[in-house]
Parts: sequence; structure tokens; C-alpha cells
Amino acid sequence: MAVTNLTIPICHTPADMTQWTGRAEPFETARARYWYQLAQLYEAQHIGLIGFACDQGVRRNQGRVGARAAPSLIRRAFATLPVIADLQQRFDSQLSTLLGDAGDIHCDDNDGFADSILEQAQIKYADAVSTIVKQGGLPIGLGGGHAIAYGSFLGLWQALEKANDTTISTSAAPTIGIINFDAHLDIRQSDVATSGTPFRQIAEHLDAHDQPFHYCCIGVSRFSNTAALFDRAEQLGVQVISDEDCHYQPWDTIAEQVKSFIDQVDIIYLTIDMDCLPSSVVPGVSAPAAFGIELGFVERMVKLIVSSGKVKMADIAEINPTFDVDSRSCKVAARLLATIVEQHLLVT
Ligand SMILES: N=CN[C@@H](CCC(=O)O)C(=O)O
Ligand SMILES: [Mn+2]
Ligand SMILES: [Mn+2]
Repeated sequence: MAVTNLTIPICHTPADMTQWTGRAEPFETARARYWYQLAQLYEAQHIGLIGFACDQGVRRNQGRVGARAAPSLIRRAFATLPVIADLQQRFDSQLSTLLGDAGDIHCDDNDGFADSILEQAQIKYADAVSTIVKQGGLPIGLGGGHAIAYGSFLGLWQALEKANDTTISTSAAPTIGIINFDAHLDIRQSDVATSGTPFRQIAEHLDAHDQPFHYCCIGVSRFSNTAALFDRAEQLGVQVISDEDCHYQPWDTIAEQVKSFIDQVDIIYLTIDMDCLPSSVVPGVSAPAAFGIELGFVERMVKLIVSSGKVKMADIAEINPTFDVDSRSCKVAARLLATIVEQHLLVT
């Protein structure tokens, strides 16, 4: 009898804990700890990892697909990193409460399914994000293409829904600030959602709810955005910090700009599009950057932002393993993930 292999286009698969492996060190002290030893199935830990295994937005944006394979590879690279001494001391007997893995939202989009498949994936992912926020955790999304950003925002929004309901009280609504490290502004005008539209969609969502749009984009390249996009950024009041500013301006100048952005908002959604980094450092992305901003700068800035204690949602997007070299890009993504995790837990 013939067996029909039915693919489910959108599904939320539970965490595959076999991905959490690393070296065993039976002759070392207990402090030879790695993240693979701390990760648990998600159950309201301080941090919840949630994958968005979807690159339909990249496909719609005429880009190079492949990013949907990234979440599990970023996890695997992160799993092998050591847990810093400060965290081990601070959490001591509670190390099992630090990191939960909430699995992946898959968007299998090769077989001509309905056009709304990306939107369905974003909604399913947003539900998972919202659950983690409501349970008091920090969700960290692992993309996938940068269409993850609209899902991340929606999830955060849903979790804050009561406060955002203007019929209850406008004064209770927290002001959300978005900080995006990206060569691209991602505010494209389009008839469909893509990886190039998420922040324009967020601006429209906020406008429809009478809420302000606070968006700071760091690492923007004048060679990767049209004049039309810069015009829209100005209309929307986007704080644009260019790749050249990051390179040529003193650290203090840029840090002051970012700090004053942080001061204006109550909570922050932090998103890192890995194409903010030079393609020599991160070759495995959908749209490689010729110039890019330095990894040391991004890490230092991420520490500054997360140490504010205001980050309630974070994600890492656009890694495309198809174009990676010796897992270099996944390793850089894992390092940034570890930076967010460590810094968040230290301010918790
Ligand atoms: N996520 C954003 N992607 C870029 C892609 C640019 C390109 O394909 O060169 C954007 O839309 O601007
Ligand atoms: Mn980009
Ligand atoms: Mn982007």
C-alpha cells in the first residue's frame, strides 16, 4: 500500500535535546561547565530559546534562501561554549533554572503552499514568544530570516496586551524601543511581508494602536539602502547610526546616542541581523556586507544595551548555513547569543 508523506507546512516541534552535546571533562572540577549541560526543555526558566526555522521572507525578498536551517546549528555552536565563572557563582544551586529550549517553529515552504504561510509562521512563533514573556522569561529567537522580527514584536506585544489596550488605560502602556543591528533598514514598502519589511510593519502596527515608533538601527550601510528607504526612515523618525559612524566616530559618541535612545523607552526589543558584520567575519548570511561593523563593537554595544535591564525580547537573524565557511558564522552568532544570555542573567 502506498504511503503518503504529508508535510505539515507550519509546526512547532518541541526541543530536540540531543542537540545539546559537548565535550565531557570527568577529570576537571564541576566548574568545567558548558551550556549544553545547563539547557533543559523549556519550563519557565530565566531564558527561553525559540527557533524560527523559516526563510520564506527571504525568498519573497528575492534573497538567497537557506536561513531556515540555522536555529539548530546556532544552538549546537552555543551548546559547546563554557559557562562563565560569575554566572556559576551567582546562580550556584539554581543553574538548572537558567536556560530552557522551547523548540522550533518550522515553515516548510517548498511545495507551493498558500501565500499566507509566512504570516502563519510569524503568528505561531509570536504565541511561543508571548508565553515565555508572560512567564517572566527572556525569549531569545533564533532565525531564520529577518521576518522573525515582526513575529518577535507581535509576541512581545501580545504579552503586554492588557497594558496596550487603550480602552483600559493609555498611561499603563509601556513604550517599546527597537534596537536593530543591521546593514539594512528593513522598512521596505511591499504588498506582502518579507524579510525586508518587518520594521515598517511594526511602525504601522504601533500607529494603528496610537503608540509611538521608536526604532534605532545600528550599522546601516549607504550602499545597501536606497534613497527611498532613507526618506522613509526620516518620515518614521528612525534613529540611523551608519556603519561608517560605528567605524569612524569615537565609542563615547555612539554610546551616548544609544543610551539616550534607551532612556526614552520603557522596554527594548533587541534584534541582531548578522549581516551587520563584515562578510569576512560572517560569510554565511543571506545578504553579505562588504564593509560591516566590527564584532568587538557589536559585543560591547550589546552589553551596554542588555545591562540597561530593559531588554524583554531578543533575537538573532539571517544566518544562512548554506554559505557558511567552517561554521564560522554560526560560531559568531553563538558568541553574540552567549553575550546576551550572560549579560541578561547578570542583571536579573
Ligand atoms: N532583510 C533584509 N534584506 C535586505 C536584502 C538586500 C539584498 O538582497 O541585497 C533588504 O531587503 O534590504
Ligand atoms: Mn540585513
Ligand atoms: Mn535585516
